[in-house]
Amino acid sequence: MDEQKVLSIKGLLDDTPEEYLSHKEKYENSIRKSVLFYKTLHSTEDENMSVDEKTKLNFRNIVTSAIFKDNSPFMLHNSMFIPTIMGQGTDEQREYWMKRAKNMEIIGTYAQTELGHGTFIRGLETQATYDPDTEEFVLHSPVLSSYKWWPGGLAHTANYCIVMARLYIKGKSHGIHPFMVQIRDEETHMPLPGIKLGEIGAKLGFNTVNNGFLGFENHRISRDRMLMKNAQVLKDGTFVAGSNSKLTYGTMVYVRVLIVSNMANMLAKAVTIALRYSAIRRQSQPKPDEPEPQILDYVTQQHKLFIAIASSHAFYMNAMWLWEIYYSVSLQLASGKLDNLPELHALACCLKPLSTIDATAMIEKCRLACGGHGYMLSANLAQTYGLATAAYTYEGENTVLLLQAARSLVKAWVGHVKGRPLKGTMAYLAGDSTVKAWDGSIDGIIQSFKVVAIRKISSVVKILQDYEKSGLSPEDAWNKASVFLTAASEAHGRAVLLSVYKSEMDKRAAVLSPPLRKVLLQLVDLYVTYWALEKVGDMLLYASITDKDVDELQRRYIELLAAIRPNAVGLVDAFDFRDEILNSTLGAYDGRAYERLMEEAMKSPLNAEPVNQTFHKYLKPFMRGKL
Ligand SMILES: CCCCCCCCCCCCCCCCC/C=C/C(=O)SCCNC(=O)CCNC(=O)[C@H](O)C(C)(C)COP(=O)(O)OP(=O)(O)OC[C@H]1O[C@@H](n2cnc3c(N)ncnc32)[C@H](O)[C@@H]1OP(=O)(O)O
Ligand SMILES: Cc1cc2nc3c(=O)[nH]c(=O)nc-3n(C[C@H](O)[C@H](O)[C@H](O)COP(=O)(O)OP(=O)(O)OC[C@H]3O[C@@H](n4cnc5c(N)ncnc54)[C@H](O)[C@@H]3O)c2cc1C
Repeated sequence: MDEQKVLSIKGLLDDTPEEYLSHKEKYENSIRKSVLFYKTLHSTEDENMSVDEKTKLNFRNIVTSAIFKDNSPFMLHNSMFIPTIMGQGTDEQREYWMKRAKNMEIIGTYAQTELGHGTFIRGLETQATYDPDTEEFVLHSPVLSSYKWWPGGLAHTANYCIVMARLYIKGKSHGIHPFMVQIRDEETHMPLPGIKLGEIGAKLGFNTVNNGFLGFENHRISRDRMLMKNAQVLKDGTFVAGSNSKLTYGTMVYVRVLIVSNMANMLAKAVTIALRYSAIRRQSQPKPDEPEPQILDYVTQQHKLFIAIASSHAFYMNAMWLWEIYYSVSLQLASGKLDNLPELHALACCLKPLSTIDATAMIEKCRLACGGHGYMLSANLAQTYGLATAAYTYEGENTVLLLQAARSLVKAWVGHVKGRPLKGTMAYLAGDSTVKAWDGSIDGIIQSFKVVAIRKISSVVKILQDYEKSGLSPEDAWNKASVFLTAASEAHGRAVLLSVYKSEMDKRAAVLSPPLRKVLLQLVDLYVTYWALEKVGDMLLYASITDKDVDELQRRYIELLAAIRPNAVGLVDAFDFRDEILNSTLGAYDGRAYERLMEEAMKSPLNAEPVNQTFHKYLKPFMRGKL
């Protein structure tokens, strides 16, 4: 997907900054741009594409979609509607619906969350009751809390959606399943009979994604609208269960993996803006006889920003690694082999939370590092934060996902203690759980993070077992220990992030030029050293680090900042974001931040006239005591 082509689309870029549009105008402008974007770049993810091509297309989709400053009302069409048809439809259903969806003959979304339930999927209340007499499903929202609430594009954009609903046959519930539902007339776009649609209102971000609500009043759809790859309902109402009820959760796993690469992209954007601005901004005079220095020369500024570069690299390497696992497990699932699904689920439940937690915090730190101008919407740092922080919640709230990962870690550890072999990314749990002497090398520190994870997992299992021995139910024991269960998952996730970043970089290092290899490995070193210092408590507790070692680590960290400084601007330029995609007064390649800040300020409607009409209407009478 060629960004040059995207950016050459006439009218794609905004004349009036979105900040000065009304809520309604923002949406309408985003539809206008999305149509332009798709007409020019009608990119489809071909099923025959290689893993690499699919991943690049996903990644570039994310990058390119960034030009909307917010996200597009088409976002769910691409990121969930199409993947659900691919993953949950029969061959016949895929054949029919994929053609229509890829050609943008229809626009879809993914409606799972309800006003009353988001996390607890098994608590969803939207009903799909099978009527064998008419071979139809009757969709119904029995109470207000069962209204679908949040789906992107649902309010005024999509005319179809995947509805995740509870299947009832002859009064018996058969769990949550996906249904393809037309919600608007294809000609008039009016909501179909028995369907209530609307927008949920203004939000912290995502204000052009058109998140909506959807309620059903006994709306009928034909039997062939249930996506039946993983479970079927026969004409007579016989239910045929799938090999694993969690296969219907497959789209969420896909998006969680997509989010890790999206965080790499979001963070890269934010640090490009903040670092370029830090290179042109001069402030204060530490040395009386010298000019004001670039703020990038303050080591505290380097501390705020360089970790964001390294983290974006780390998330990208982990995302590409995870995509490989996702695609290989998807191929295995297609042939009925399910045994690697739990590991993929657990990995996604670790890496999606950690990448969103770190990216959100570091994007905010990039904004804070830019002083007052970072607070301007024209800097596009606040909006980037708004988009990133949403990912903490959507696609599985982070706490909930870390607890899901903890389920797998506890099961793996208990099995290991009983002599069952560990495999894949949890194999290290069988390793040495002590560090006899601190090893400050990159590999030594990564090994220490693995020991921290082993010790946290084993100790929280002991807490669980002690609670259960004391008579607590497993559920109450689990809840009581949940803070340390999430801590154990985070430690596992940290160990994975670090070791995959290092190993993936090592794989690539062999083909890099020596100067480039040196700089990129400095970032790996910075990332590992930063996290060892951030988690120094764990290192003291479990990795035999001494105060002398900590002192050495601190000095190494400072030297790494100094070593990276000469290449810092080059490292963000290497993310290769065009100005139109950065969409930022502070981050433009030419460094003309002040001129751009002024240019954007003059676009404020308030600057169209020197005296606002409220002076004569209110202020003057008020100041003359006449109000
Ligand atoms: C014009 C330009 C446009 C271009 C756009 C380009 C694209 C841009 C891309 C941008 C990046 C992507 C953005 C996408 C935006 C998405 C917007 C948001 C969408 C949503 O939020 S959709 C709704 C998401 N909702 C959730 O994720 C809900 C979270 N809850 C759950 O997943 C489950 O409830 C649960 C997992 C927490 C619990 O489930 P349940 O109660 O059923 O299960 P148990 O906890 O009892 O566990 C039982 C066993 O099942 C296993 N399990 C659970 N889940 C899974 C799974 N998914 N896969 C496999 N196995 C699973 C557990 O591990 C348990 O196993 P065990 O062996 O018994 O332990
Ligand atoms: C910007 C955005 C876009 C979205 N887009 C879509 C979409 O397109 N389609 C769609 O279907 N949904 C969408 N969602 C909804 C999203 O999936 C849900 O918000 C998310 O799953 C969390 O559910 P909830 O909001 O109901 O919070 P709840 O599930 O009510 O959780 C609230 C809080 O309770 C705590 N909590 C809940 N359960 C547990 C637990 N088991 N253990 C410990 N603590 C717990 C957590 O602190 C959690 O933050 C979107 C959400 C956002 C913010």
